[in-house]
Amino acid sequence: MSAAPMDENVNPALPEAVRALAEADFGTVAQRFSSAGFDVALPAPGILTVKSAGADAARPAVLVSVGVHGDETGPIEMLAWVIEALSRTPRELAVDLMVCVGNIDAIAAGKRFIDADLNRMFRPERGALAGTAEAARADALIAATVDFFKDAGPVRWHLDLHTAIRPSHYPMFAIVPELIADEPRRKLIDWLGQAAIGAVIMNPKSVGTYSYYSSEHHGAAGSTVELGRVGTLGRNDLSQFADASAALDRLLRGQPDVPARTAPHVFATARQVIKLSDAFTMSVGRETWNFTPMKKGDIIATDGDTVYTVEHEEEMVVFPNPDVRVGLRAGLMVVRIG
Ligand SMILES: O=C(O)CCC(=O)N[C@@H](CCC(=O)O)C(=O)O
Ligand SMILES: [Zn+2]
Repeated sequence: MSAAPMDENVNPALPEAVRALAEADFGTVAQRFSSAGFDVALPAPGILTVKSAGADAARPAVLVSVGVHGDETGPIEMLAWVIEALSRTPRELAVDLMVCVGNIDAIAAGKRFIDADLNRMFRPERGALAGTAEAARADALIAATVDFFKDAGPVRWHLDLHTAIRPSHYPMFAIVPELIADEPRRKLIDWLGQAAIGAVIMNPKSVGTYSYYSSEHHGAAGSTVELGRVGTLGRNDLSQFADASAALDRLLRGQPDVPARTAPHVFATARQVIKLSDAFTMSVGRETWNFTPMKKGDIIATDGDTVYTVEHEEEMVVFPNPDVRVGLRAGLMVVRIG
């Protein structure tokens, strides 16, 4: 997958730091970190690593990814400003850092993806997704991720920053793999609270996402973090990211935590609704807000002989989308546990 130039008509007034990150151009920030004595590398288009010269296992390894879906632009803007500020005082970087701009061509096109959803390809079995433009990109991201974490110490993070398609009763929420060990998971959820994330969904099983991959294969405290809604690059209201941006800045500078305003509500996954065939229909529309409650016995979706029904007294629907490819997740049902 090549790095296509941004369409300047999207927003000609795009600030330089944002344009550079969206175009996966790390030239200026890479130069600043390099001048400060860090080992800086660009292992593939859209990927920057900044490591301390000389291995230091006490140093956390933090991977921050954005733009895995090309139309989810708010986190690109937020991260651009965090990295821009940090690169101006580069010696304050207190972690080994990997910054990853996921689907560069989809960002340029202002689309979620070009051929297929990149965030379903971080698993060995790709089925019909093999051979797509995004499959090659996933391979490049996986190779860089393996390399980044291979000599890392025990403290490993992966924050994969997204935005949701539809409105949400929790505007900011996160999906956290259940397999993360207790202590790093507690620290991650604590950080998510500081970032003003209102809800955390515990996920027991991979659907091929990048953050689950990093947790499962590299022992990272990984999370997909949903920061508001999709928007046009350069036109996002950055005030909504103030707490998330400050929390990320503190993490990268090794600064002390601050108390979260409120701890996130915690949800268990009741079921991942998988689209099994073209006969799949959902009883909730794709415009249904995330965390909309449904009652026991309500039909969520039907797919031939398979009927997905609400089994708990109340379950909430997240990411309802009947338009995904066959074999992929068309929705997530969650129950509140904390
Ligand atoms: O709003 C939507 O329907 C999708 C937003 C989004 O991209 N969410 C991620 C969540 C990944 C995870 O479950 O960890 C995705 O679907 O890839
Ligand atoms: Zn996304």
